[in-house]
Amino acid sequence: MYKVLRLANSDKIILSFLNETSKRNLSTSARRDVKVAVCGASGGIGQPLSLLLKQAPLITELKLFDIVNTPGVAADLSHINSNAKVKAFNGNEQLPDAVKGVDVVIIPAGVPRKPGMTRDDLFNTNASIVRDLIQAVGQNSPKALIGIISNPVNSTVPIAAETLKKLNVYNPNRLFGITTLDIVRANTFVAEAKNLDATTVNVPVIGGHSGVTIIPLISQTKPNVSFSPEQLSALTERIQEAGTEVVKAKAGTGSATLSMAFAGARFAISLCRAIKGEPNIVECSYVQSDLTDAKFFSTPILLGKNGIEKNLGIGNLSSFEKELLQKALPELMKNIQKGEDFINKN
Ligand SMILES: NC(=O)C1=CN([C@@H]2O[C@H](COP(=O)(O)OP(=O)(O)OC[C@H]3O[C@@H](n4cnc5c(N)ncnc54)[C@H](O)[C@@H]3O)[C@@H](O)[C@H]2O)C=CC1
Ligand SMILES: O=C([O-])CC(=O)C(=O)O
Repeated sequence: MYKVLRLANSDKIILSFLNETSKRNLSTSARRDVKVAVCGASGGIGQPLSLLLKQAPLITELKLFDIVNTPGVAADLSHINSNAKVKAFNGNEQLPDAVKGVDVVIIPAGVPRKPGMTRDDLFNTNASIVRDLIQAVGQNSPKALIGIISNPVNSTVPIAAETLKKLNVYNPNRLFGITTLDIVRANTFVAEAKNLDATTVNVPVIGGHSGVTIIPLISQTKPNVSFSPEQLSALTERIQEAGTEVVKAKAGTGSATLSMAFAGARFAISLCRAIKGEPNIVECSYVQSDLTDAKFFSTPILLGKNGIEKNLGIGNLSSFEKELLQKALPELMKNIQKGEDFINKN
């Protein structure tokens, strides 16, 4: 058990959570309810994400919101004999009740990419979806921890921050862009290249969540690994373009859903474990940051009862990674400005 808990960012976390750790927590810690809302729960990500959250013993209530089809998804999930009570909220008139009184809100609402599109091409549709959902969260659950999956994450997180500022309820420690899929992919690809057990590999990934803004820190991989410059370059590019790899393979039917559900559940469950007071919960996440010139930047974050307990920073970068950072910053800052302008200039 000790070994499993120390592998802070590895996939062992989610496995141990679903099995032993949370049973222990339920029996030994105060029995505080943990209520989670999923906004966009009927979608390609929303459904498998909700399934994984339904299996998480720490979660006592799972509120499913979408503009369509939540009664069916909730009826289906509610037959699973696990801890969480499932409730459906369908259509915008039920949004306030969906997010009222929850500890955590996870947002996978909005359109996905088709081949040939960038994540930024989703801005025009998804910006207002995220703004409206966040407005409801700010008005009804201002203390909730919020995790945003909807793309372009580089811009939707600043949109959320500006929306919450307008309501005077913004707390930067409680707002997260979910970049966990980049870490999950990096762990998998490095493990494949080195013939390691993928559940024991941890590659921090910093920056943002699109193309060049995704900065895998392979030099900080645990366990320690080394690659030739050519291998490093190819591996980095594959991690940066992994979303596009799935978009192409799905050939017009969407983007990553199942791996994103896995990553989203891992992140949401980490938030819930931190809320329950479990120590040493670390996840990379895209948060407000003063570590670089970009106002939002993903780094490993120590999570606590109130969200960000400590930003663990960037650590020592190799010269290759320093170059990646220099390439990432202009694009990231442009994406952040676009999100802020959407709220403040409209
Ligand atoms: N952060 C990340 O690493 C990743 C992000 N994504 C993003 O996640 C988003 C969702 O992707 P999918 O689930 O594949 O799309 P999808 O189209 O299958 O599902 C989206 C769901 O959002 C719902 N929706 C639309 N407007 C809504 C609103 N105003 N309120 C609540 N729900 C609303 C739709 O009814 C649908 O059920 C996309 O923007 C995609 O780019 C996808 C993969 C990885
Ligand atoms: O690539 C996309 O559009 C979806 C996404 O963010 C990912 O898979 O990383």
